[in-house]
Amino acid sequence: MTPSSPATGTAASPAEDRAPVVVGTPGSFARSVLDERHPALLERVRRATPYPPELRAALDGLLEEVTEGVIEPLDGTEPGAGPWLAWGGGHYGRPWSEVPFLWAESFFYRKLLAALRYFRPGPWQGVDPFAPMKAAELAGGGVDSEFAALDRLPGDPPERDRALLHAALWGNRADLGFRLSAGGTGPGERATGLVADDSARLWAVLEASAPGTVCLVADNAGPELLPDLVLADHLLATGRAAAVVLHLKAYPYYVSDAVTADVLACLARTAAASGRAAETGERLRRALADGRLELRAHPFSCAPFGYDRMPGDLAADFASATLTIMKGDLNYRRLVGDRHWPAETPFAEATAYFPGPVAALRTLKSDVVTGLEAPAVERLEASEPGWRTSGRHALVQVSA
Ligand SMILES: O=P(O)(O)OC[C@H]1O[C@](O)(CO)[C@@H](O)[C@@H]1O
Repeated sequence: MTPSSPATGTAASPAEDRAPVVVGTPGSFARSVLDERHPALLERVRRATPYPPELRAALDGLLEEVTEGVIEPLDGTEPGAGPWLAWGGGHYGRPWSEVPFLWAESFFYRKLLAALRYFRPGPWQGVDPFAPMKAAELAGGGVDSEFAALDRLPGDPPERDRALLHAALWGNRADLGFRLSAGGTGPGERATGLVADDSARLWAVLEASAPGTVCLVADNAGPELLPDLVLADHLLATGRAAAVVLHLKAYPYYVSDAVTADVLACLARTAAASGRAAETGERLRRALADGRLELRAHPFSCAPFGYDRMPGDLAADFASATLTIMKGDLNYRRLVGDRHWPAETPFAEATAYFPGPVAALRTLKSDVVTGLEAPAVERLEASEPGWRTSGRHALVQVSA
């Protein structure tokens, strides 16, 4: 993969003064992810699968590196190490907390896969270390409730649109990374109301032209991917889209991010269900088989940069879509840039580079946010110090 510019994450940018790049400053949310979630994740991965001694030793080495060491490049013999050497430029040899947070997180996941020989020919090649956790989520009762809710969908079309959009939006709270925070209980009680709501605009963009292709950039597997797939089916069934391209991750990433196997697991789950869930699953299988639902896993999906550095072929994909829907917090960070934007910065300004109409459906789980009204920001700051990262709040934003 070659990003459109030789990105190191350290290049000066015009946004830098107004919106510094997020790094793991002491006391910050980013720092808590690096210091607490990453070590907790290593422990969870180690417990989930009986890896042999050499893989467990590699996990120990990574734990030591992230807790006490500095960033070490990938071994030169690691498949795909080349691009990371170029992208890592000034970061190797520095503490994990001192480099851009997005870069550090992405590289952590890449190093975890290297430790577990995910890319090396042999018995562990292609074994998703997060698969046991994803499977447990998909088997859980939460999914049965989602399926049951499908049988109670409102008949009124606008109400139905809203219900399915909100299911996909709030599905973003189903993120295994959250369970790794202190306490491990997941996001707090969901707030009523959205901090920004361009839903009407989203439907208007889809209805303004003849049915075309909608790009849906997925986030988490299981309980988030299911309502995303249901939304994709709804767009196809209502003629809002002639085709849906579902963008997935190229390899396991950020714990629960969806890869192709996770789509197939969701379809298998619907096949074992009844009622609307089973019918929807059947339509999705047909759509996959006849090409109206297409899967893509571009290598840039796991790159440590924002979409402003996406390569030309991916930009062309998004440019040809009637709308690109970005799901989740990480995609939001990559869309607007992982920066401390003033929260009132217009969403359209932060996404001005994007090659086509774009929407974000996201629950707030990191410091980055744009496009809010000043009184709303004041209210949230005064009443709820952790509002940016608690996962209680959500937004729908559109730039077209
Ligand atoms: O699954 P999502 O919604 O992309 O959220 C993942 C989130 O996890 C974190 O990386 C922290 O682990 C957030 O900063 C990030 O954006």
